[in-house]
This record gives sequence, C-alpha cells and structure tokens, in this order.
Amino acid sequence: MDEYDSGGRSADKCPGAEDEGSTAPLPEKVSVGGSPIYRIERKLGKGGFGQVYVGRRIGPTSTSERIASGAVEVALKFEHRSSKGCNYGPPYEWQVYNALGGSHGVPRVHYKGRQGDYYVMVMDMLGPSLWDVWNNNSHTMSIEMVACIAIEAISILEKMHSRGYVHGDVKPENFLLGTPGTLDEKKLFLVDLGLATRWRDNATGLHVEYDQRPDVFRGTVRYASVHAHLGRTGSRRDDLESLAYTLIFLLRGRLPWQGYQGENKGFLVCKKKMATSPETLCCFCPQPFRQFVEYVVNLKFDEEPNYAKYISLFDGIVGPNPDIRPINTDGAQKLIHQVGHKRGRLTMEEEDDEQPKKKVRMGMPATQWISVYNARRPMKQRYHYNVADVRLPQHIEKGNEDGLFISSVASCSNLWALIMDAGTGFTAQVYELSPYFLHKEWIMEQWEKNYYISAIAGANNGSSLVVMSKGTQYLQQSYKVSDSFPFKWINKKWREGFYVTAMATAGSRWAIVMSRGAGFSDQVVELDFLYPSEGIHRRWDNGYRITSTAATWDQAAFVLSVPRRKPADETQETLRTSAFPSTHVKEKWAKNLYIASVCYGRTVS
Ligand SMILES: Nc1ncnc2c1ncn2[C@@H]1O[C@H](COP(=O)(O)OP(=O)(O)OP(=O)(O)O)[C@@H](O)[C@H]1O
Repeated sequence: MDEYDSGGRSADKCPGAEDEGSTAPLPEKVSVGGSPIYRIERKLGKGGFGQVYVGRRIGPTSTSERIASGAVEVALKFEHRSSKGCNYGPPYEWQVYNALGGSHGVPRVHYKGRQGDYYVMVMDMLGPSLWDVWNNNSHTMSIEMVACIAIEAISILEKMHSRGYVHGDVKPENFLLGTPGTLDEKKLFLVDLGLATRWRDNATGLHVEYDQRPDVFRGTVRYASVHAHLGRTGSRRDDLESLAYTLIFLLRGRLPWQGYQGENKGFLVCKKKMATSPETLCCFCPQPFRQFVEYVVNLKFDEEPNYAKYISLFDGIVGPNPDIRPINTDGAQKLIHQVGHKRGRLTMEEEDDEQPKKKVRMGMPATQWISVYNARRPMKQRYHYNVADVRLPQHIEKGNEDGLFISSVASCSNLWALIMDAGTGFTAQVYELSPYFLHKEWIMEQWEKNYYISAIAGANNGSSLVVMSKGTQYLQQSYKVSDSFPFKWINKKWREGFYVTAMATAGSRWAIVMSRGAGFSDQVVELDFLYPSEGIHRRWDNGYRITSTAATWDQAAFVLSVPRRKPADETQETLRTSAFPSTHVKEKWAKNLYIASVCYGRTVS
C-alpha cells in the first residue's frame, strides 16, 4: 500500500497502547446499591465486555430487597472499571437498562453499583441462550420452535423500538430463555444492551440522521446487517435483518458466509450477504422465512417496519393454540391484538400496504457506466470513449487546440473515456499514460512544477492515465493506492484539512487523491455493493453533491461534498447505463447539464 504526499507532513499521532483488560480478581461477595449480599458462584458466560456469574443471596435481608428481588439466585454482570465500556464512568449499558429493563423481553435489573474495581449489575437470572439450545440439540432446531422464536423476537424488537432504541447486536447468543423449571422457562429475553443506540431522538422525537462511516463496524460479523457492515447509522431495519439471519442460522445450522478468515473477513462476509438472494438463503426453509428476509432486507433507513405483518407470516407454521407452543408468544399476541384494535378504528385504506416495492437487494450484479451531471452556464464540452492508448494524444491535442482541458477520465475494458471542456479554469495541463497504478516518480516531478492531479483513471490491466493541471485551487496534495477502499486514511486526511478530489480503480485496487484547498466545507463517502441511491438521495437533501466516483468489480464509491461557494444552480443528475451514455449526454447538454464525473464498474442494481 503506497501513500505519497506533495509535501508538508503533519504528525501522525498514534494513541498509546490500549489498556489490557485487567485481570483483577473478582470479589468473593458482592453487595451494591443497597442490595443484599451475594456470594459469587459459577460463571454463566463471558462476552466482549463483561463477565456474568450466578450470585447466591446470603443475607442479610434488607427492606429494599423485599421490594426489589427476593430471588435467591441472581445474575451478576461484572465490568472492570478500566474496560473499554467504562471510560466515562459506569458502563453505557446501565443507561439502556434504566430505560428498558423489565419491559417486554428485557430482564429486570435490581441493583447496580461499583464494588472495588468492578461495576456490578444485579439482574434476573435467566436460562440457556438460543445458541446453547441449538448446540445441545445436535445443531438443530425444529421449524415450529424457530417460527415461535421469530414471532416472539419480533414483538420484543417492536417493544424496544417503540421506546426509541435499536439493539444493535441481535444474535442467538443474546436471546436467553427463562430459567428451566420455572414459569419463565418458555419465555424469550433479549440481553446485552451494550451496543444499543437510539433511532429516535429523545428530545425532538425525530428519526436520527443518516450517516455512513465505512470504517466503523459494531456488532457481530455473522449476523450483522449489510448496512451495519457498511458503517451506516443503525436503525430499526438492522435489528430485523440480524434477526432474519439468526432464524435462518437456527433452522439451517449454517449461514452461507461462515468460514471466511483473515483481515478481509468483514468485507468478504458483507459481499456474500449482498450477493445472496433471499431465495438462495432460504432454499431449505419454509416460505414464511423467505418472505420475512425479503421484507426486512428491503427496508429503508427510516422506514417503520410492519411488525404485525411479519408476525402473521408465521401463523401457518405455529398452530392456533398459543398454550402448547414451545416458546411463549404472549408478547406477540398482545401486539397483534393492539394493532388489530387500531386497525379496527381506521378505515380499510391502509389495510393493504403491499405496494409492489422496488427490491434493492437482488444479488444481480451488472457492469455499468455511472455518469454524473451538474448544471452549469453553457460551455463547450466534448467526450471521447472507446479510445485506445495510441489514439489518446490526438484527441487531447485537438481539444487543447480548441481551448479545452481534460476534466474527467475513465476506463472500460482497457479503453479510455475522456471528457474535455472549457469550464475547468486550468491554465496548463500535462498527462501521462503509464503501465503503473500509479506512477509515483512522474507525479512527484509534476508536483515539483506545481501541477496537481486533476483527474485519474485506471484500467483492468493495471495501467493508469493521470492528468495534472495548473490553475487548480489546490495548495497541497496527497494520494494513496490500496487493495481495499482506504476509508481510514481518508478519515485521517480529512482531519488534516484534505478533501478527496479524484478517485480511480484498476481491477480491485483503489487510488484516492486528496487535496488541501479543495473548496469544500464538508465531505462524506457513500460506499456500497449496489448503486447507493438511498444514501445519495439523503445526502442530496442535506446539500451534498457528488464530486468523485469510482467503482471496482464489486463496489461503487461516491464522494459527496458541500462546496464552500454554493453554485447558483445546484441541480445534479446521475445516470447508469450499460453503454457509454453518448445520446444521453447530448440530452443533458440541451438542459445545460454537463458531465462532472464518470466511472465504469460492476454494481448490483
Ligand atoms: N441474566 C442472565 N442470566 C443468565 N445468563 C446470562 C444473563 N446475562 C448474561 N448471561 C450469559 O452471559 C453471556 C454474556 O452476557 P452479555 O451478552 O450480557 O455480556 P457482554 O459482555 O456484553 O457480551 P457480548 O460479547 O455479547 O457483548 C450471555 O451470552 C449469557 O450466556
């Protein structure tokens, strides 16, 4: 991986080594926040943050105990005070339990407090997790059992969502049954609220804003939603997608993306999820599971899931008598009842919201031209496509003679596309076609002469076309070539005042050019396996416009920026076409829309 800079370094500060989670011994006895004294017994489980033990009450009894939990056995969740989750005081999870504890499907927390080096939460003791049940039953689970889990889990998520939270880590290990031998043994609970976030702002009641940070991943790779892999802000749809994967896992014993290893695992898993159609994923599962997957993977960021409808999908599997079901479905019954009630009072008009929706994930990749057009004052623009290496000079020379400079370049099947126009503001331009991606020495030489990279493209055969210009507004420039989309580097450069000003791909490699003085006040990246129209529309609404595009065989990246100086006409349009959009371009010109960026790559559409 190469990274080069046109000069002027900024210090790369590395934070000191992470604090290793301390191995301080647990206390033998615990009493926190006015709780009775508990003796610590066997371990129940260990997660990423905490450790959970059985606590046995050994008295003395206090009044508060009688009010809260009279239980002899409780679950004690310990988190060391130096652990990651406790940087700012008590674990974040405590807050979430304050809001959700004891509501449908969430265990009750009776006491919490610090003892010595540990934060301790005293909660209802529960039984085995769904993973345990599956594991102890020869890696199988009956269809009826999984359907009941589906029904009840959807109702638990509905309740959690109705309180403004998304769970953020839905998986078999986080669903627990009640303690065996008690009344709760068939009851389902969802634990581990450490990754929960709000989808609805508490103060305003509005849905949180959409964002994408491709370097941020929270959750569990196997069950995470594709959106979570891509670093999008969590919303209700993500819990449901993870639930769908959880159900299919319990039913089939395996998910198609298991088994990837190594540094690139998250990317490969995400790609496989994206490419697996609901039919393929559910080929051995009864129909309702496939329908559920189809609904949830097509949910929009802020769309309200139709929980009652999803629950009713499983009606046919579970049988009419709730009393003899392997899992208690009381919560779901209540939900259906409420919705039925509400419906009864409404007109029939919303009865069928089954509008044929455009499916966003079909697992059908297509190689396409993606072209972006901006409104501009009338100007001369010219395009050339299917240009072989040897013919490049003649087109460029002719353009220069006519007062045009290259504004963008792209490549398809080792042939070049070239956009030249009179609107670049450049005063001089040089270019080089090289067999390298990218040719460092030549670029450095031009930097010395105050040329800056203004456009780049890479071909599948690894060659590149780099265009460098004078008269740009750039003050300093830096580029990086990388085997995967280098979001971390971009992020670091953003903090140093650089913005992405050009991008290209060659095969699966990326080259990103970032500049100081780019004239932007903000910038974001939309990265996806398909044309990310939802994200782009949200960004457009917030004043961002696409300023760079590039795509590999399986991913498309769009850089969107807010210009410091607003253009008079902010119109921007995009097109995806299988052939170079020659006739479309002319139609756009007639409307004073000019190509601002173009790339060719495979995206799922
Ligand atoms: N109330 C409980 N009763 C019984 N067992 C529990 C209880 N809470 C947690 N456990 C067990 O402890 C394990 C870890 O708990 P939890 O998921 O809350 O911890 P975590 O450290 O936040 O885990 P993660 O790695 O999933 O973030 C659970 O998978 C479960 O087996």
